[in-house]
Amino acid sequence: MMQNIILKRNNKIVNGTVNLTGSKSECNRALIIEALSESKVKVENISDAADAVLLAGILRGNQEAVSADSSLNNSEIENCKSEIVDIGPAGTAMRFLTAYYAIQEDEVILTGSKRMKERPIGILVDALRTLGANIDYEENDGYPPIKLKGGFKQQTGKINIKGNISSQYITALLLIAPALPLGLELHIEGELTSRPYVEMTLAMLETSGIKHTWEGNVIAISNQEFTTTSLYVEPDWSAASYWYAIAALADEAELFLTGLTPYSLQGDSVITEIMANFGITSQFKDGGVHLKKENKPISRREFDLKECPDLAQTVIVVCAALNHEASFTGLETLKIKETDRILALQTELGKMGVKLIEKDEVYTLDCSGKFIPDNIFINTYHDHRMAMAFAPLALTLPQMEFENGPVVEKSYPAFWNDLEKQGFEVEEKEA
Ligand SMILES: O=C(O)C1=C[C@@H](OP(=O)(O)O)[C@@H](O)[C@H](O)C1
Ligand SMILES: C=C(OP(=O)(O)O)C(=O)O
Repeated sequence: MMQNIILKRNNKIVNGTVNLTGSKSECNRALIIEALSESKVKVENISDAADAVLLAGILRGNQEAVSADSSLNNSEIENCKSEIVDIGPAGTAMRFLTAYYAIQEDEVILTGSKRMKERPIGILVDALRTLGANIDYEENDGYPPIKLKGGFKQQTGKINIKGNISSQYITALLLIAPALPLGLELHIEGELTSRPYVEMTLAMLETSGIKHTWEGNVIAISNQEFTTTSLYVEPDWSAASYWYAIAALADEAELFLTGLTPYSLQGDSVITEIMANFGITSQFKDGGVHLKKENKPISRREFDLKECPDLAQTVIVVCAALNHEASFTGLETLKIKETDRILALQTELGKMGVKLIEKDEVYTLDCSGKFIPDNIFINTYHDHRMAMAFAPLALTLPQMEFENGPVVEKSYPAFWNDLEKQGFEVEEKEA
């Protein structure tokens, strides 16, 4: 039975401390590095995010994660000699495991949720095939499920790869690069999207003893040994963004988010700069960040979110709530994430009369027809960020209902509990 969430907030003063779980991006990279280094590199502060827990289960040999809720039918499973690994909706896990299994001996079928089968993987599979991997598509060319057949024999170290669809393909290749006998020289074609995520990968490899060079559009990593060390997973800045949004929509806000530092590997830490435009100050002390709301006019009208796509929903919803008719660029990759996030935003914002209008890849908010619904129902489209980005609106609306509360588990399982601890009324309702 699906549980919806009814969310209310009867005052607009927010004051408290929040402990966020670890970044799923950092954790999933760390888990792959741990596996490839044969545990010379250890993961510390493993994230509670469902995507990370699942990947940890798969790589550390928890059989429940493997073959769970497979989208193949029973006879297909019985006839199949390969291990079936179902990664559900976890995009990074899908992409990172594709590269990981491509260089392992055993045959594996990698599958995922219905949506995962619509999220493209062809660019990565083509690159891995050029390197020497044996990979077949099980259903549709270019999309999961895929069969990784083992027998990898490296043909070349030089790969060209498009940079504008998903940085996750590039990260996946970089993570296995030190284990490739001929190393890897990656030529990125065209614009690189989500660049901070590639920098995060290289920084975590560096901590694990792996050197690289990055000149122009070429990243090179030679065959190298991992050193014995540990990777500490920092709290999740994308999760922090929802607390910044809450502060921005409150009348008064003082929040302390523990464990966050100004030197994060996560590009989404740019939320401190973005939200400074909305009067939120960020002070790093006492082992975390203190957010404070200062009432001042909003100073920025244009936001380029190409380097922080996971913040797009947060920032767009905040602008809509404040009737701030800003424009946004760098949203191209949003259509292939957990859902088509552009369409989802347009549909859900439309329920309060706000439009998000596209012209030549620039998206502009039109709040002229905005109204305050008595009870807004937010569809979440299997997308954790649809639920979490819209939740701060409870500060500005009488009552909200969210479809499928547990959707938040993908990256931030304690989200609704944390809202409740900070004075929101959170009620579960059977749908
Ligand atoms: O590498 C990562 O950890 C991620 C990269 C980004 O994806 P794209 O590179 O596909 O934009 C981001 O949206 C995703 O949530 C996590
Ligand atoms: C896009 C996301 O995740 P993934 O691609 O890992 O499914 C996300 O968390 O916003």
